[in-house]
Amino acid sequence: MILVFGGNGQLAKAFQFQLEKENKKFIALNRKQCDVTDYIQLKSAFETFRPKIVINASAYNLVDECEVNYFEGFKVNAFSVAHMTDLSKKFGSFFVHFSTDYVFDGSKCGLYCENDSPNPLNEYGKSKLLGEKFLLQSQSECLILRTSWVYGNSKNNFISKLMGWCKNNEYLKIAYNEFSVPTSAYDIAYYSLIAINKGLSGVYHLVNSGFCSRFEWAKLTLSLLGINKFLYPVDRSIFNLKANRPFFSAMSNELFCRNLNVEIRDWQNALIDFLQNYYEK
Ligand SMILES: NC(=O)C1=CN([C@@H]2O[C@H](COP(=O)(O)OP(=O)(O)OC[C@H]3O[C@@H](n4cnc5c(N)ncnc54)[C@H](OP(=O)(O)O)[C@@H]3O)[C@@H](O)[C@H]2O)C=CC1
Ligand SMILES: Cc1cn([C@H]2C[C@H](O)[C@@H](COP(=O)(O)OP(=O)(O)O[C@H]3O[C@@H](C)C(=O)[C@@H](O)[C@H]3O)O2)c(=O)[nH]c1=O
Repeated sequence: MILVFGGNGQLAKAFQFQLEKENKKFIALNRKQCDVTDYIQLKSAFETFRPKIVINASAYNLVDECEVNYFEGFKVNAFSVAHMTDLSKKFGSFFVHFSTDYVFDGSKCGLYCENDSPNPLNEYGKSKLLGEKFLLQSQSECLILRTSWVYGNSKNNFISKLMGWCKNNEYLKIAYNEFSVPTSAYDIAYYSLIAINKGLSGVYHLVNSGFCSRFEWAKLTLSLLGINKFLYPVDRSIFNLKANRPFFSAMSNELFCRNLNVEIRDWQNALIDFLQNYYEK
């Protein structure tokens, strides 16, 4: 039995799609069914389902909000992870967890590898890094997959935000100087399950291949959707957002691919596939 936490999230939905496709036995619990910040509810979920594998797709992902509500961010992204780790150990479950490119400060000249030192610039990144640390310190059987700029079916990703900006503006201002790897939630789910099946453990970077700026991502998305809007490339500092974000946080998926003997398609082809086959407007 596979148990998924954070069942209403975009990654959790992609997992449910893939698990159904592979005929796997699973249960996905949303926040109402199990609040991961509540140890009693977590324990009861472990007791009820006795999962062989736990996939934690829950998170506090509002990066700007997290600067203010950092207590909530740390509760979900770090302390709940410690509790899930503890319960996974007790119940003999293999724990799969997700982390972010925002654990890095973006000052490296090149793609980030697993052995590069994290140095998060914002509270969200700090809370995610603490979650990683709790998990690694426990020396339990686990897999931590760091990913970036995730999109799936959700109202809270860059593509959905882009659609909102399109509705309300004659032209769009898009940052040309922020780089990472847009990554399809469907690709993450697909490759995570391969990794789980092959018994991969430790920390790995799981992203689509290549990298781009927010501007390039927006441009390709609108052109694939046939939306004709003028995109004005701007310096990201004009947005005055609460959270500081890394300038270049693109990660390399080389270690993940080498260990599993797989190739992961580039972000452009993943985006085409998503918009054609999965995107719910
Ligand atoms: N989105 C991104 O760009 C990136 C995401 N990641 C990581 O990937 C993972 C999945 O993220 P993603 O699917 O994108 O995020 P989403 O925001 O789409 O999903 C997160 C889910 O967690 C749920 N949740 C929040 N708090 C709790 C709680 N206390 N108890 C139970 N569930 C809770 C939310 O519930 P509700 O629907 O009720 O709000 C939501 O459904 C996370 O670990 C995230 O940090 C890593 C890099 C990039
Ligand atoms: C308001 C605005 C922002 N931007 C750019 C600059 C800004 O840094 C960026 C913010 O987009 P988002 O809010 O989608 O970005 P953000 O929420 O920071 O996205 C991050 O989420 C967390 C969960 C992660 O783990 C990261 O990998 C990353 O995906 O968009 C524009 O280009 N035009 C605009 O009009």
